[in-house]
Amino acid sequence: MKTNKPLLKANNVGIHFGGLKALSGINVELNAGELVGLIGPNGAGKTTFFNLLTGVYEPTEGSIVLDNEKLNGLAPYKITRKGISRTFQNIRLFGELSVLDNVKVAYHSLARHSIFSSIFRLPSHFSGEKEIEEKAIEFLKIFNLESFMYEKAKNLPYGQQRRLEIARALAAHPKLLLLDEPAAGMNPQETRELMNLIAFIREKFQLTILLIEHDMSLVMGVCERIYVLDHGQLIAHGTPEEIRNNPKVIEAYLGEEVS
Ligand SMILES: Nc1ncnc2c1ncn2[C@@H]1O[C@H](COP(=O)(O)OP(=O)(O)OP(=O)(O)O)[C@@H](O)[C@H]1O
Repeated sequence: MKTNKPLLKANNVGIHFGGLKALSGINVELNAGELVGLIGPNGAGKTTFFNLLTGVYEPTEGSIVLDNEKLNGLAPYKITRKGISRTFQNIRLFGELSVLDNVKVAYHSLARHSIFSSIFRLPSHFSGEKEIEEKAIEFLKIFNLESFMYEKAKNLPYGQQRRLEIARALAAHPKLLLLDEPAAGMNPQETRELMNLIAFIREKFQLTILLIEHDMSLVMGVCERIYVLDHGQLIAHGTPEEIRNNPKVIEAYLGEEVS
């Protein structure tokens, strides 16, 4: 459910790589439960922003705050534990592992049973394993992937690999889910189904979602608000209607489809 409670604040965030200012002066606020789009032409800095939010890069200026806690400088796995999960533009599954194990891996990163109990195979290890497996299967059901659970991830068709990546990200119990072009490479039918699924999981898991997507009809159709990046700067922010009619956005996308 959409709220006015701030979950994430990026305050004046920037990063440079040597002489290249990939992002500067970025102010983004996400309220709990919102589904927000992040768009912009190629090379605008969208994935770099995700890399900042997830600790892959540390901002060279500004601060990133999740639930009143500053994230700057935290390692990616710590940020995952604080509640930010993501998917990648190029799918990054463990191809040789089963579909089920791909989701279980995400649970293991949060599991309550200790390494000690795992090494010595204590009862708590087995009950922990069983619980993880049951939860992982629940997720696979939501994503219609349970009939493939023993298949190697690399053997799934492309659209299902994308869905599995989202399932795995969700298994880490995020408050904020970052989706980097989740519909890339999907056909129109798969894209429509994916959008319905994203809307569904947002409601079911009370998630906040930030979505990078090149398919404008998709972004305009599902997002409540949209931020637009161009050349490392935010050039616009507003409702889909406001963004569609914003002259700066139209100029940035000159030659590309905006509606
Ligand atoms: N590690 C890095 N070292 C140097 N430059 C980088 C690095 N990461 C990103 N950049 C640069 O930052 C800029 C923004 O790249 P980014 O991948 O974030 O854009 P994008 O909006 O996600 O593009 P696309 O839509 O094509 O995926 C580009 O000029 C890119 O070359």
